[in-house]
Amino acid sequence: MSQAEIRVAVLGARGRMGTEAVSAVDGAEDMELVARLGRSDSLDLVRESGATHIVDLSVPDATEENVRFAVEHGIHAVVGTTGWDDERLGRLQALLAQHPDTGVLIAPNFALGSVLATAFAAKAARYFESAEIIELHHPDKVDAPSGTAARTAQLMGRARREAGVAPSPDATTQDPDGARGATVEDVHVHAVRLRGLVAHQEVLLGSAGEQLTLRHDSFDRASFMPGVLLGLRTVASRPGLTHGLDGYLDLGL
Ligand SMILES: NC(=O)C1=CN([C@@H]2O[C@H](COP(=O)(O)OP(=O)(O)OC[C@H]3O[C@@H](n4cnc5c(N)ncnc54)[C@H](OP(=O)(O)O)[C@@H]3O)[C@@H](O)[C@H]2O)C=CC1
Ligand SMILES: O=C(O)C1=N[C@H](C(=O)O)C[C@H](O)C1
Repeated sequence: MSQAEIRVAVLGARGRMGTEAVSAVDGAEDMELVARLGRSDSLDLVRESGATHIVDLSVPDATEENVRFAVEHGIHAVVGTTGWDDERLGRLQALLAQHPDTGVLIAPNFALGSVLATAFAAKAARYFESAEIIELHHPDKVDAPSGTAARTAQLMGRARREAGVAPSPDATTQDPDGARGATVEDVHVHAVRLRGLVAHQEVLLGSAGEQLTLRHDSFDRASFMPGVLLGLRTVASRPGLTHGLDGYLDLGL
């Protein structure tokens, strides 16, 4: 049997997303699943398995070290794990400059609908006086706000700033318990954690007399798998850092 060109090690393989990714890679005819790593496994297993790609679906505290290891060994990385702030992204870009043939995709969300909703929100943000985000997730999620909400707010805030739009009006002077949520780039982000949910987000845009709501729902982690596979099939042909699966799509926005 000939060796597949895309030989994949899944990091976080026993987690909620990792389990799905293992099945998806296993079922893809053009890929070979060569390693499954958990918390207590040495990263040397990745190298020893002959992996050409990793999928990182671990935890925010581990993901930077995992990706660094991959890049240093010329292994392409598709990363769904959250926690990639500007500081980490900067360090990754500096590392990639020393490994110009290696590709990394940092994807805050692999679901196509979510990627589209974020792009629409960024496009619409400048046209409304007020903009807020509500993200809703399962209660076992370790971080808040979600990576998707943080990225959406960042892109919306950036678009508003570049268009010279004033911050959303807000007369609140007393909020001792943080009821107005987190603020990312001047966009308020509210996080709901509720048993029964998977991953959901609403972007609310308001002006006098009207509201635009952009809502996306992942009801099942199957929704993320086409994006994971697209990432694996594309990342080697896109050396350097790509932030967001939209970088591999032709959204024409
Ligand atoms: N981009 C996207 O579309 C999506 C991203 N996510 C993100 O993916 C991440 C994982 O989510 P989820 O699957 O729900 O989380 P889980 O807690 O279910 O899974 C995380 C897994 O990571 C493992 N782990 C911990 N440390 C390491 C390490 N150092 N190396 C390898 N594996 C490690 C844990 O291992 P062990 O089993 O050994 O304890 C656990 O199985 C989160 O950051 C989440 O926000 C989630 C959904 C979609
Ligand atoms: O932890 C999750 O479940 C999810 N994490 C990602 C995030 O923080 O945005 C993607 C999706 O929302 C599911």
